[in-house]
Amino acid sequence: MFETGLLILTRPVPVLIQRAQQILTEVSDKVSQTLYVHIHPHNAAHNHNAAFSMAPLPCNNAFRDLMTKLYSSNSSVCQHLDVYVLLGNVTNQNLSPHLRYNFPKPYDIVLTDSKYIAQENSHQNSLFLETVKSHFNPCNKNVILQTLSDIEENSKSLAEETEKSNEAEDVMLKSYKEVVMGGTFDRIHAGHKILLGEGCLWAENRLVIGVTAGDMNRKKVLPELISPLERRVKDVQHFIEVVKPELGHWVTPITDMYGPSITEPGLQCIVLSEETKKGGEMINKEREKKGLQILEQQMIGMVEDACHNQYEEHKISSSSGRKRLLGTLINPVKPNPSIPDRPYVIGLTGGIASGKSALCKRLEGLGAVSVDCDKLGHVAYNKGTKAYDEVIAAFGEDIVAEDGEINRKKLGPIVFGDPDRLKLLNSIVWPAISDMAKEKLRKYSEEKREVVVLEAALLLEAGWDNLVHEIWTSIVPREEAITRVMDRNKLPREEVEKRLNSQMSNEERVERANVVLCTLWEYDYTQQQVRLSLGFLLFFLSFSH
Ligand SMILES: CC(=O)SCCNC(=O)CCNC(=O)[C@H](O)C(C)(C)COP(=O)(O)OP(=O)(O)OC[C@H]1O[C@@H](n2cnc3c(N)ncnc32)[C@H](O)[C@@H]1OP(=O)(O)O
Repeated sequence: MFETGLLILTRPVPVLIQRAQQILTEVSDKVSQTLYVHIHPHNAAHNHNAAFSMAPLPCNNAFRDLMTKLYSSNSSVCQHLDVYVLLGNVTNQNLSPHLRYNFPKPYDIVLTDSKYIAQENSHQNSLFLETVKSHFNPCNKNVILQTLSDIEENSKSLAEETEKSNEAEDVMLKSYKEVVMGGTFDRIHAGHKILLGEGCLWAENRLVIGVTAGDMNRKKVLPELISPLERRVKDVQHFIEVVKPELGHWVTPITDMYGPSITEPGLQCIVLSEETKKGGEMINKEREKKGLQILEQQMIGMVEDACHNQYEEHKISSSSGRKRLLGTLINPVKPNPSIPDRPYVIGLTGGIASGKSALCKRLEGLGAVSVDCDKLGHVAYNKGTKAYDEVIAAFGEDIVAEDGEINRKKLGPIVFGDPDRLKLLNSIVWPAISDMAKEKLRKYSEEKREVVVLEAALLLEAGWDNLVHEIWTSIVPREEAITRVMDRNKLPREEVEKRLNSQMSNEERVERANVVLCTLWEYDYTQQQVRLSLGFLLFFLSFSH
């Protein structure tokens, strides 16, 4: 197996469209990480000379179909491969004599379907390899050349037929000096690659790309798991630089749907998907108002996600990608030498009404035991304890109920909404809860329990991460939490918001968590996440005894 490969395809585009999946399946047995794909026009390859030379490939709808087919096959048959369809030579103009690819990773293997490369002919092979190396850099010192199995077998008539029909209909695509598009571009997937690839095809001089930032991402599915803006901007830049190195680009954050599309006078075209179609109309209205050239609209279709499950979208989407992170290890676990190896302690935290207790019950159902710090918090200042006297001294006799216990329903409204008073209460109660939690952990250690879940809403705020081996957090959108608490605690919205505002945000928790769970959807979907996360942990623990 090789990490990085360069695939040079020389057969007619219609044949490649039919065989894309087959080719990528074969290649994915040989290449494990990154694959650069160069489409070499068959006329140039049929010159009976094994030397490789860069030649232009017409930019038409057949090529667009091939690019789409390659990326969608990538997402269905070889998801582990990061595929880049190279576009530097796909043009209806003269090919730049300076076209050279500078890949971020050196390739270890060159694979080709060329008929003129024969396993046994070493002279032809080395000529081909040497000439390839002069156009595609860098490559591994020991790079090898291999041919693919004959994909044209049984497909000659098909090739002839498709070619004939394509020749008849396939017009050259027009191109534009400057093209614009926008998106979230969270963890670049096949759908993004098709969109960006289209942008690269339409643009002659410059591709301008707006990457959503700030509030624009708030309403998306699992916004907390969207990768950081800098990462997304870099990924887009990286993609363009790999596939079309000579194309100028400007990748910039946008905080509204317009971004540079209504300020750049040189833009001529906008690339849109079904989802952003409406935005295209609005952008043109704004450009018209400003006296700027109206943008021609180029639409791309949605790509089916062959691997989606019942909880995910049918099209390839970042939302599905983020959902697939739930229950998995999103941040590596750092060893905690301050606590014994066993029991293995999961710190389960999460905002108000994020479903921590329900998750705990599910984990118990799968064999874990738990410590509920919320409950410990309620007994921490029972009558007769040290904390009881301290709380009354701090908050006055008014908070004492008729039975002599502290009335939490009175204490709650006093502390939520007043950070100083909440801090005071926490400083009294948290040490008492922590002592009780440690006592419980000791008991579980004596009982030789394997996995304990320490459930604490404010685990991170209290600095109790030193009591646990890893941190799991449950998240639900803020609106969902508000609805749940209004319903559960019969509190008015503003009281609920005060409570939420007194806690860490989901984003802050996710940043520090090893595993993220979300209880927003169906029962079975939450159960699937819990099974995945605990299953993985138990598997890991079985090797670390
Ligand atoms: C470090 C920890 O996580 S310990 C566990 C949390 N407990 C504490 O921090 C102790 C201080 N809190 C308290 O004494 C009580 O929560 C009171 C008096 C403030 C309010 O009591 P009640 O109205 O009965 O609310 P209750 O204790 O059920 O908590 C309700 C929600 O408030 C939130 N909450 C509790 N304490 C705090 C706090 N100190 N700061 C911010 N939010 C808090 C929790 O998220 C909880 O919701 P959840 O169970 O869905 O996560």
